[in-house]
Amino acid sequence: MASTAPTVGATGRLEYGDKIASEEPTFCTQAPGYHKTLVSCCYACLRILGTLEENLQACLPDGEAESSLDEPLPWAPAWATKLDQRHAKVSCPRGCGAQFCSQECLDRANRMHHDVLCVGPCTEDDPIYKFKTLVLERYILVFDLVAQVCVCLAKGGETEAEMTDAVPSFSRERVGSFLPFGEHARDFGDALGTYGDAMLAVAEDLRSDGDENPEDLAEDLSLVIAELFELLMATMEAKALPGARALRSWGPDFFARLATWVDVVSVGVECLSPAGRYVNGLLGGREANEILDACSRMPALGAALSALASVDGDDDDGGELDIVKIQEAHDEGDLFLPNVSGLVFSDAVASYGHSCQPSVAISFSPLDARVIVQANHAMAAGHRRTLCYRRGSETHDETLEFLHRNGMDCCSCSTCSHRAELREMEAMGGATEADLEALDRMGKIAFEEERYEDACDVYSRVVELTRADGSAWVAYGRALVNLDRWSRGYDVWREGAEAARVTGSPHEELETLMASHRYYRAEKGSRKGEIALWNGTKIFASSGCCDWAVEGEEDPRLPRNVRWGAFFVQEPVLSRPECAAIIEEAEGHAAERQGWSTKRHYSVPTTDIPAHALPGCLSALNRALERSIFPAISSRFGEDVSDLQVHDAFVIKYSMDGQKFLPIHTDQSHYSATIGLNSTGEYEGGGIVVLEEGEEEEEGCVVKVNEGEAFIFRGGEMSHGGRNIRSGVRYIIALFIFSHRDPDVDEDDEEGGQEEV
Ligand SMILES: O=C(O)CCC(=O)C(=O)O
Ligand SMILES: [Fe+2]
Repeated sequence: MASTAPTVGATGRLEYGDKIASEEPTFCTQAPGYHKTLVSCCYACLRILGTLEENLQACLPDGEAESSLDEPLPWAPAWATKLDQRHAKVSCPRGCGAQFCSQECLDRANRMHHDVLCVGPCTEDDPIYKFKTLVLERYILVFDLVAQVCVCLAKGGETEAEMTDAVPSFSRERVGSFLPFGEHARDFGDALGTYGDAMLAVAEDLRSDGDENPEDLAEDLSLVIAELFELLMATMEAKALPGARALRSWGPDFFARLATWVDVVSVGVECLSPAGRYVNGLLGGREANEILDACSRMPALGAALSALASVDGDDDDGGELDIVKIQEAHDEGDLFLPNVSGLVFSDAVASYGHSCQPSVAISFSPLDARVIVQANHAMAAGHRRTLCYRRGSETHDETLEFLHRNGMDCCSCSTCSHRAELREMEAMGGATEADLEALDRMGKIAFEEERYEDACDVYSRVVELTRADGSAWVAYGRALVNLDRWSRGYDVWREGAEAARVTGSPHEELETLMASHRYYRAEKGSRKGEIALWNGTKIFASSGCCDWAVEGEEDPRLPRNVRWGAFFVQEPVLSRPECAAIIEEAEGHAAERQGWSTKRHYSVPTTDIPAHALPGCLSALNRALERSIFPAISSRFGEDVSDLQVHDAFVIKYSMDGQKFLPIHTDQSHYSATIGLNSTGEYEGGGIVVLEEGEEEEEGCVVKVNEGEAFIFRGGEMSHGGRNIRSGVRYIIALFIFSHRDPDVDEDDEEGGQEEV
């Protein structure tokens, strides 16, 4: 694994998510927007221009420009201040319409490409005008970037070396090994579907002979590329760019390969615009009456909301502002929120190689106009930066095929070496006991790198070879659980525990797993439970499905946008004396041993004690599970009580001299619960913070769970964490619950299956 070795002299260690670098985009292009969704971004760095208010104002229909949004919007989120450090808008003086966030950006773009590619002074007959029209009208966006790269290369000088000075990630040899774009588009028909279709449409226009017979796709695409090449060359030759002659001699084939290279190494940008993000938060998180109130103080806000709700202009009744209706449309996903869409090319990022286990993840934030490079797994600082060139969900073998066809070597990542090693074993007639050590090593690496399919594969072979290897059974089950195959994982543990018992030496960890699962498993068969909702309604949960979920979604203690996956069981699930006894038991247990454990959860360590080590806690918890927690989950999420099983349960202590917070994460569970054990008055700060998709930690909603109360949420799906406490001590029980229901039943089917009782 030479390619993944840390560089010599590197110090320190990077953890998953650590920011390694932030790069300025070298080239970028924004997809053309539709009327109300146009977001003004800097032409050179894709930074969003204008304040939040201006962004929202732009959503108003033309005639309503008089309703102005020049006052600060209510509930403006923290990120909006980044927009307020207003970057002066500078327009291209040639009148092409491009806007820049600063004079420097305008100068840089001109220096690199814009003075050649600008359509400001052009007529419709100019080649560059035709080029831009083809590319932008037909949405073959990548060629807008390709043109920038080509002009920058051609300005660089006559020779390849001079060009590489201008765009350091460029190498004629490397680029030449990529497939021509036509074949690339054909290979990845789905991923590049829009390119494929758009280019076919262009090809049809270009085919002057009126031949309507569908040609070979790649041939059609080459026709388009040849046309684009000619138009761009004519532009560069007219400006006598020094490198134009070389590019001309490399021909349309090289141009087509360059397009593939640019497509593979550029970063796609697709996110809500500031106005979209604001409206999303507003409609999702606020009650209709609050919003209506704000709109009455600020009519332009209401006008903007109405405008977005009827983006196709089909709502012209001019009636009253109906926030509830707009919110419903939003909840249904029928609101078209303005977004920023485009492509960014960072020269630094373009020089990273491929790995199926990439060391970095790349994202682009149009608020900061930076390409962010983050560690994709824990590693030594100075580790070689690699990206995964795979797009979509093709298999590892398809990725290898893609690499091969594009002249890249099979990467030396561990998936590749893992598969190669297994193939070798197969070729020798299958794994034998002599391979156990190698298999164990491979399994450990697979786990470390979260390649659970590979881990499953390895450990299933190991337990076949040595049925008494308890740790292999544990690992096998864990790999399955990590793949969300809970039932199968549990069965594997049970099988392993039995296999170890047969040898006369039960395996400790498997026994513990069996014990905890036995304790927290609902009995098969019908089960009744009475539980109370926030509004005091009592319901009887016996069938697993009933109609109170709708009421449950109206819990005023939670913002609207988290109610889909979270709720409170309002009646306490544990009594005060039970809570106090559990704290005492946990502290007693800690005092007898070496204090609280911090090692039970690897990625998000909590200071905790497992519930099954505390007999009093365990029986109180089991009562609560049976009486209210399982029935509540069953009713709220349509689960069958007898499918529910606790996978882990532990008492957590947050204190000023111990653990103060828990970083944002998702749990290994279908459902998680936080049960408060002490009063929220006994600490400042604290609480569980729940995030909506795309929200930053500070934007999340903090939920305080009081003594005896249970807050239940879709822990495997909703990002959450433990908020910093500022004083006192906070005790909770955290519960991880999974459902044995068939994992192949998708959510839609379940919803469809729910009937009102
Ligand atoms: O502090 C809390 O309520 C959250 C605990 C949690 O998320 C966990 O233990 O996984
Ligand atoms: Fe959690």
